[in-house]
Amino acid sequence: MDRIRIVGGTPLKGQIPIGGAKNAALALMPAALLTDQPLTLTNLPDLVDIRTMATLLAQHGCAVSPVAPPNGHEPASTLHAKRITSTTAPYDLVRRMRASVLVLGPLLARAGEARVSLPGGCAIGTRPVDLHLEALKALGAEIELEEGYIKATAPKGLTGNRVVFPKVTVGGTENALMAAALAKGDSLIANAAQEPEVCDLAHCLTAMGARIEGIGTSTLQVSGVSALGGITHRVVPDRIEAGTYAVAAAITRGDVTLLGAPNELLTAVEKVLVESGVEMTAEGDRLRVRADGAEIRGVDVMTEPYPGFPTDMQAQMMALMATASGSALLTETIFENRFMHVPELTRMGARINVHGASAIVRGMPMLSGAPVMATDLRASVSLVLAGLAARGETVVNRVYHLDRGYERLEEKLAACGAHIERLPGNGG
Ligand SMILES: CC(=O)N[C@H]1[C@@H](OP(=O)(O)OP(=O)(O)OC[C@H]2O[C@@H](n3ccc(=O)[nH]c3=O)[C@H](O)[C@@H]2O)O[C@H](CO)[C@@H](O)[C@@H]1O
Ligand SMILES: C=C(OP(=O)(O)O)C(=O)O
Repeated sequence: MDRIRIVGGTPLKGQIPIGGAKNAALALMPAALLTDQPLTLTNLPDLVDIRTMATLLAQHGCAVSPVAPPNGHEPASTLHAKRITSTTAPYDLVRRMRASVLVLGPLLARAGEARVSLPGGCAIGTRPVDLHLEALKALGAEIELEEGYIKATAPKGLTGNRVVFPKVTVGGTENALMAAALAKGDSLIANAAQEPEVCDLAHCLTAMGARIEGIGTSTLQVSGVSALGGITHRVVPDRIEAGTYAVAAAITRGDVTLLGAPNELLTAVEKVLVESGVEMTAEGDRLRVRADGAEIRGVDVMTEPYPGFPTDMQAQMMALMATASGSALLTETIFENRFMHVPELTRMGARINVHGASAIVRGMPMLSGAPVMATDLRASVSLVLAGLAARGETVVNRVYHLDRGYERLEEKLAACGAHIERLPGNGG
């Protein structure tokens, strides 16, 4: 297994291009199952998760062209599900990536049935899919759990209805939206997730012919249509990748310009960074992040559904706060077990105490490099960030987590002066 070796202490300076959002792409790709026409997605990131989704869609009969830049433009892929040849999403693929459960709504809507493995828990929490299932039941699906699989049928098709989520769920909203788009009649999705990735899916579905109102609010109104068509859609930029590199600039006290990162996607993260002493200047889709000469102060952070501070940035912000002057209280409200990076950051000298859902971080002037073990995607990148700021050498093991969500990470950081390299093999 590959490892990443970093020798820290160099302030990053330069430009970093931001790719398409993994979490938007993972919802947009299954939308291809809703139509017999081709769906072309541009600005598609080339990531392990995207390849896993492509493999899953191929299993359902959807032809997926390899991600390649058409005529020298942005990387793109065309997904064409002329016919659904299988409605089973097998355990082996679903266990690799929880977003696989997003084929459930589209398969049910298009083919009237789906058999999708239950995803199970993961490093950051139990992550049930009960709310996805309740939403689809409200739309008329009959659902049973059988031998670890969700067996869903809608022999007479789905019917529009009121879907009220008791808790905000990104994936649940996406599944409900895709199912409602082809259901008979009107649906109202209340307490819907408002994440930019959900909005991106809603915009794409609308361009495909779906009738959706309230995009960007917590109430989505969907008037079902009988068929959707093919289009070309550009995946929204990855606000988590952008936020991660903004923290990279801040933690190394550097000066980095993010390219293709509209700052309206970063509002909550930007607010915390600015409050901590980072200078952020937006010019079109360029965002300059300056912390050279800055004193970074501790800022309290609580994760919340969008537009609140994203849970997918909590680990990165914790690494930054570990180098701040003063203390910060970080509270995680979305996932029950998303502090797996704490013991590893502690190995690098960070002073962090966890009390239930909150972590008190007492900043210190300098972290020290150490061998560390990554446990999930954002925990892994928080260790890379800490390594960039630390004195001496850090080796991050289990790099495969990073490859799920960061395209050319070492290349992008090295271009700004970071001493970072991938060591192939035996990281354990
Ligand atoms: C591929 C993708 O887009 N992943 C993102 C998506 O994950 P995902 O869509 O899995 O996250 P959800 O918004 O659904 O989860 C939010 C909370 O609701 C709970 N829940 C969810 C569904 C359900 O049926 N029952 C239930 O109890 C979850 O366990 C969690 O505690 O949103 C999360 C929250 O912003 C992000 O961290 C993930 O990066
Ligand atoms: C938790 C994440 O992804 P997933 O929902 O695919 O596990 C993430 O992107 O940080």
